Amino acid sequence: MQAVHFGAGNIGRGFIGALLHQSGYQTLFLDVNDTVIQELNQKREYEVTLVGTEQEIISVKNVSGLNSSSHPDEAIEAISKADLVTAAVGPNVLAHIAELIAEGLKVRMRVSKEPLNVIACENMINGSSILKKHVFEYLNEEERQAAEQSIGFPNAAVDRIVPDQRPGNILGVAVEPYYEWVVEQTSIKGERPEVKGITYVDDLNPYIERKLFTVNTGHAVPAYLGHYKKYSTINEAMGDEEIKKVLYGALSETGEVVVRQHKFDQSEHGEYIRKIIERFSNPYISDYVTRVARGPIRKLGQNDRLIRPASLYIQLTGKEPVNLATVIAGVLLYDNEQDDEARRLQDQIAEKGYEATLQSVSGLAAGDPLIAAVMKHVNVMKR
Ligand SMILES: NC(=O)c1ccc[n+]([C@@H]2O[C@H](COP(=O)([O-])OP(=O)(O)OC[C@H]3O[C@@H](n4cnc5c(N)ncnc54)[C@H](O)[C@@H]3O)[C@@H](O)[C@H]2O)c1
Ligand SMILES: O=P(O)(O)OC[C@@H](O)[C@@H](O)[C@H](O)[C@H](O)CO
Repeated sequence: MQAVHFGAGNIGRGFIGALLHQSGYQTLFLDVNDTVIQELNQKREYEVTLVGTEQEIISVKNVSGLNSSSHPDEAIEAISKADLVTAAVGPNVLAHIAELIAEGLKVRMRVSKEPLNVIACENMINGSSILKKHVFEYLNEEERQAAEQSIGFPNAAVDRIVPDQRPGNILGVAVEPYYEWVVEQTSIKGERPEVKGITYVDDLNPYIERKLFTVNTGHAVPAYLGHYKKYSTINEAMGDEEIKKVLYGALSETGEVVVRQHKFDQSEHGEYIRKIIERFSNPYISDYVTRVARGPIRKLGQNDRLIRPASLYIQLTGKEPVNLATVIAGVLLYDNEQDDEARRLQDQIAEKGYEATLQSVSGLAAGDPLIAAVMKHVNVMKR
């Protein structure tokens, strides 16, 4: 079985690639990073090290790479013949891989009606559906109708902390042992892909919201407040009692939303939170706050990990999400020259101020109570 995976980065190699290999797939990684591609083609294998109290090494074999930017024709051919297509490139990159996928599907659909599933494994709600929308922009009406019959874009939630790797180690990845990959089976075309570790569900929404609004909202707390307090790793920030207090508070606010919206059992959700906090404190993982804080404009998006649960919290409880508002203030104060979105955010703030910037990046209406709640913390924190 042949899988084509877009993005030979942290999660691509450290999670998706490893499970595909363990499930018997040969994986072709499509990426734009020549160094990684060359190394993949030279070595044809790499190691994933699970780091916890005990270490385990997984050898990931039957892998190769292709620079999809400089070799689009080969990428299209590979997509046209694939048994499964996956992607972990970042939410903002999905639009840029859509044309290649569309061209691959056109070639495929000309010769066969064999079903294919395309799974976006990104930290976002409806990632595969959004990718489908971008792909369909490159298809004509007839091709769209054919794709509706045979090409599935099941949404997915993926969870494993994969930090940036040490310089010099091009392919090897150190990851936490924990993982979760949940895929929406109702959108699958043909047989469900046999991938070890995938949990199939009918409705993904509860799972992606629980993951994004617990793991990723929680992670944002030591990231942004950690950077604000000049810590460099998540681990260091987790040792700060003030940060921990906001973390517990934020997860209690999102917990109220997730449990009420999706009817999760309260005590099971408490256990889910406890486990996540333990994962953030894994002393064997060194994860920089700048990785977890990357892309602050995306993270202030209307449907992302902070604004959506904070808005729902206000709607559902009528209370102010004090802790989420603190973290959102931390995002607005996130100043990192190395991060393109952080620079753009700070430029916007310099031009039009915190309040107008928050409103424009989050899509919140003027006068939304969340804006006032956040501004209280911005005013205290910026002093
Ligand atoms: N790292 C984690 O802990 C983790 C966990 C769960 C989900 N995710 C999600 O997975 C996605 C990827 O995250 P990551 O941490 O692996 O990032 P990463 O930066 O390590 O990997 C992204 C890869 O995509 C490649 N890429 C960029 N543009 C491309 C293009 N046009 N075509 C093909 N490849 C391209 C990059 O070169 C890079 O190798 C994100 O949506 C992230 O939120 C990450
Ligand atoms: O990948 P991002 O930028 O959406 O979020 C940063 C981290 O919170 C994220 O990568 C987590 O490590 C991951 O989602 C854990 O499953």
